[in-house]
Amino acid sequence: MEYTVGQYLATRLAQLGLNHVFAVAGDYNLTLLDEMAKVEDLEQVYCCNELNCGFAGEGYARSRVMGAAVVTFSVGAFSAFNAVGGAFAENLPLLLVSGAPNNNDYGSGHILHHTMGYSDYRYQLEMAKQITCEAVSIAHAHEAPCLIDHAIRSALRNRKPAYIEISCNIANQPCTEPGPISSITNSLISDDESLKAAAQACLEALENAKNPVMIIGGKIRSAGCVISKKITQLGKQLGCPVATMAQAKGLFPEEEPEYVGTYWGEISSTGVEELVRNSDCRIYIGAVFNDYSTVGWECQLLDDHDIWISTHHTRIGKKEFSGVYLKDFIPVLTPLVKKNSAYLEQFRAKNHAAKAVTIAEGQAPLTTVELCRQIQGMITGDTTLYLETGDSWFHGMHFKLPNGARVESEMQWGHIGWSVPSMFGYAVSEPDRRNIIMVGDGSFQLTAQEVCQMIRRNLPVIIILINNAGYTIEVKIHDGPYNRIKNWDYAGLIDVFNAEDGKGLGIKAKNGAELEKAVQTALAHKDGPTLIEVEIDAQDCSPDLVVWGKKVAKANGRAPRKG
Ligand SMILES: Cc1ncc(Cn2nnc(CCOP(=O)(O)OP(=O)(O)O)c2C)c(N)n1
Ligand SMILES: [Mg+2]
Repeated sequence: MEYTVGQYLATRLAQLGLNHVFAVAGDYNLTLLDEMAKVEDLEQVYCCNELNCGFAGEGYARSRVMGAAVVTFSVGAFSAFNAVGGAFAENLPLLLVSGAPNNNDYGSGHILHHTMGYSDYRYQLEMAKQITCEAVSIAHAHEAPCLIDHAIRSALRNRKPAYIEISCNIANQPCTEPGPISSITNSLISDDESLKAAAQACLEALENAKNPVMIIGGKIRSAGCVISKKITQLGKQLGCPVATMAQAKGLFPEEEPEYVGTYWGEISSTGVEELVRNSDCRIYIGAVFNDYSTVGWECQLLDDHDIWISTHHTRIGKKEFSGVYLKDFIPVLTPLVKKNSAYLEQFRAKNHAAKAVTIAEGQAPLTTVELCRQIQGMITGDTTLYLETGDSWFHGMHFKLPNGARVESEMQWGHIGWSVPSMFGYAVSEPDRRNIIMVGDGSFQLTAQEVCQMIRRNLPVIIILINNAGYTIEVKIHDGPYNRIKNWDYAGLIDVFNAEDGKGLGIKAKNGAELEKAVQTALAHKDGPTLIEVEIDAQDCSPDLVVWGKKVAKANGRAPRKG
């Protein structure tokens, strides 16, 4: 078979196990899309705009080895760049592909449409280099295979986005046939000597520890569920308490006896902040210490007794072991560690079990307590719950997850509106899971259009839309008139998106009884999304958000550094 550049790219993606690529048409990418469409098993899924397209690719990358989005030059790519920045911050391998000017125009002095209005078009590649681990420009067919392979390989190895731009007159030009995909998927291996030394140092640290505790952070999300399983084995082998940081909710099975809850400084699960503070050996795995995860820098930060195992390096006490990769280190360490469950038994003896939540009176105005009680009832082992930036983060930490349930969040980038398009991409990959989004009214207003694509593909996503009349998370950090928003008829929007043949459902719920009914309807509704608009008083929010908001405001308000 003769290959063109577009077919080469599409074949590589299909060889990696992608069955979908997200796209928004533009005259710089139409030939490329035509060529990619010739490759079996790689369906093109069209989005409303390029920001949502990028987030859909990011959501797909939460389920598959990678996600891919195809956009047009400048006017498309610039919007997608925000989602690419998010994928970089969240360590997700998203491939952004942009159509680009005809290669005859480079150096011609021509002014082209969809450009900045001058004749040097390299600005987009330069921008992409700042927000990806690799950015390449393809203006000649013979270079395409090597550059495409290099960009994809870099994204997979670094768990970061990559960028490819292809001149619009090159996409249909002949090029060589792709070889075995193993040349791309082969991952870097750890330095053997460092691996052994790191394991030895870790064992010594654990030997001397009375109260070790394992704390799992969000970086392991992108390392994939295989790693997650290996980390679970390590936790069980060690027998010590295991906590997850907010970004890592769901990355350790919560039904395991070692699991103690969320570690989030002052707003940790009951007893967990004290457990971590009093530990003499904290084993952080994939931890990210930022102003939000440390509650305004007031959390326990790394000290000389700690062990910090990240995806690409390991620090044990005062010693650094670079080139020791998480994927290699955990399986080496697990069989060597000795069980030390005394600290866990001490913790259990204090009995920190959460109090049962009483069912609200059915006609009473809906509260977040009743809302969360009912959402808890929806969570099964095949549920994926997306928590959007907002009060949803804080409520989400209190859900008890049955093994197999997943939680997705975007706590490093924190782009409001991420959840709807990212869930769209995730649900395209995992249509049979029980996919639920918990999203605030403010966030929803940024990317609501993508619900119409869920309708178009009959995806039974359940959207819990919290209408609390504005930006509550911002109110709790720092209030002002800018935190009020124009109200929408969110449930009514579904009729707009349905048009003549859609099967979306939009339901309003003002009290517990209406919510019960809406949840039953949503769970039974399989051929389209259900948006449940819940009306919540603007003052009703998670107590954790109130504490966290004050600390973040204090961190934001620090006096300027002298000098
Ligand atoms: C793209 C983007 N623009 C602005 C912000 C700042 N921001 N963070 N959270 C918010 C408000 C979120 O409000 P909602 O979604 O209604 O959430 P809650 O009311 O807190 O449940 C803003 C405006 C942001 N995080 N991302
Ligand atoms: Mg809100």
